[in-house]
This record gives sequence, structure tokens and C-alpha cells, in this order.
Amino acid sequence: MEAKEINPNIDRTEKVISIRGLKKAFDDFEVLKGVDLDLYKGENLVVLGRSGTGKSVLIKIISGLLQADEGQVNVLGREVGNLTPKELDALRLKIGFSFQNSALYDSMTVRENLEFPLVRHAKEMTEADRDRIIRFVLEAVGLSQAINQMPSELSGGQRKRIGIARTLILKPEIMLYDEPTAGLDPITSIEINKLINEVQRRFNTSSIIITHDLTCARAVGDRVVMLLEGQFQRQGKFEDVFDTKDERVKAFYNYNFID
Ligand SMILES: Nc1ncnc2c1ncn2[C@@H]1O[C@H](COP(=O)(O)OP(=O)(O)OP(=O)(O)O)[C@@H](O)[C@H]1O
Repeated sequence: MEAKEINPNIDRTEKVISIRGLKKAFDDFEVLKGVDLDLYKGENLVVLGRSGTGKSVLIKIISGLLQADEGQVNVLGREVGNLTPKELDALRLKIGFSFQNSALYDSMTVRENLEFPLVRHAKEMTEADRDRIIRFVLEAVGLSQAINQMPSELSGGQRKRIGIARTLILKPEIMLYDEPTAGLDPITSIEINKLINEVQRRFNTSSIIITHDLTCARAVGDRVVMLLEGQFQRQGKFEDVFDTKDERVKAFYNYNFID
């Protein structure tokens, strides 16, 4: 897979997420030991790390699903830890989550799955507008023909696309992708990587992509950071992150390309 052509439209004067000194422990197990992180407007930032290093904990804290023990977590100009539940709900509407399992409702058609967030959060919208937006996001993910299908009739890659369409429907400013290529074959993974880049360009989103798939990291990351032992040890362009004598980083790279 080709390396990412860095998005020329990144605005490095505007941070959509800014984290300083973030710490999080569960009982006496310190998962995040003082993490600093900035996400710039229009940027795709990949967070790499082995299983259990705290990548999911990080995005749960960003979205207010978990409380930090220490540190500042600023998202779209708001300090997440200080928000009321109502303010947090409003902030979350600006964040699109693409979950590992796509989180579709199996008993609803694709159209109904996409309609669901609009019915909940854009109650005043006319049916014609809803229909137009549903068709627009389906076209954006390349699945216009699936509108009346059930999720069970779709492949893993197609379900992932519908999951992404459902997050796009509320026009998020930030996208959080949790292991977007997990469980997908290599060709479908490449298609999802392309889609992540298309979403970035077309919807002008800023994204955090958490993954341990180096092909994905290389294909979608304008910048890559590596979470190791509770801190970001390396950051930069994909090639720079792995241009190191650090055995832990080299082991991660070699393991990924073992097969
Ligand atoms: N609510 C919780 N209570 C207790 N421990 C937790 C909780 N959430 C996460 N952990 C622990 O924090 C550590 C980091 O978990 P996390 O899910 O963030 O890992 P990850 O890097 O996303 O890994 P994976 O790639 O496997 O999803 C793990 O050891 C996990 O057991």
C-alpha cells in the first residue's frame, strides 16, 4: 500500500483536540501515564499500539465516556472533564464514532439504520431532506444499492461502510475510528483505508484512527504516534516513527509484517 499523500488542507494553527498530561489508571494499573496529543484541523492522526496499551481508553476519554484521573482534554474548544451531561451530549454530536463491530441494528434495514440518528437528533427535518441526506451518505461510501438491505445480508466491509455512513449523517467535525480494518481481508482493508481518506477530503473532517495495522497506518495517517507503556514514544510521518533503534518499536514493525 502506498504511503499517504499528506493532506495539503491541514490547518496547523487550529487544534481540534488538545491533550496535556493525561493520566488514567484502573485500580493500581496505570494505563495512560501522562499523554500529550494535538489533532489539527483536517488531519488524520493514527494512534498505533499493541493490544491493551490504552488506545480505546484514550478515545473513550476524548468522547467523555470515561473520566481522566489527571490532565486536560480539550475537544473543539471545550474542556471535556468540566462539561455538564447536556453539554457533553452536544459535543458528542460533533464526533463520529466508527466502532470495531460497526454497531448496526440488525433488525433494521440500511435506510432505517441511517435514519435513526436523524430521527433522534434532527427532529425538525422533513422526510424529503432525510431521504436526500441518506442517499448522499450512501453514495459517499459507495453503497447506494444497499439502501433496502438488512445488515445481515452485507459483508464485513460493507457493514463497516454503512457504519461510517451512519456517523457521517450528522456531519461530524471529528471522526474517531476504532480499529477500522480489524477482521477484514487485505483487499477490503485497502478499500476501507481509501474510504477513510475520501471522508477526510470530502467532509473536511479531522480524525483519530486507532489501529495496530501498519498498512492502514501508512495509508491513512498524515501523522502517526505510537503508544508504548502508557506514553507516546514516537511521533511523525510513518517512516520517521519506525526509523529508530528502539527495540520495542522495531519489534512492533517486524511482527506486523511477519506474514
Ligand atoms: N473499564 C475498565 N476497567 C478496568 N480496566 C480497564 C477498563 N477499560 C480498559 N481497561 C484496561 O486498560 C487497558 C487498556 O485497554 P484498551 O481497551 O484501551 O486497550 P487497547 O489499546 O485499545 O487494546 P485493543 O487493541 O486490544 O482494543 C487494558 O489492560 C484493559 O484491561
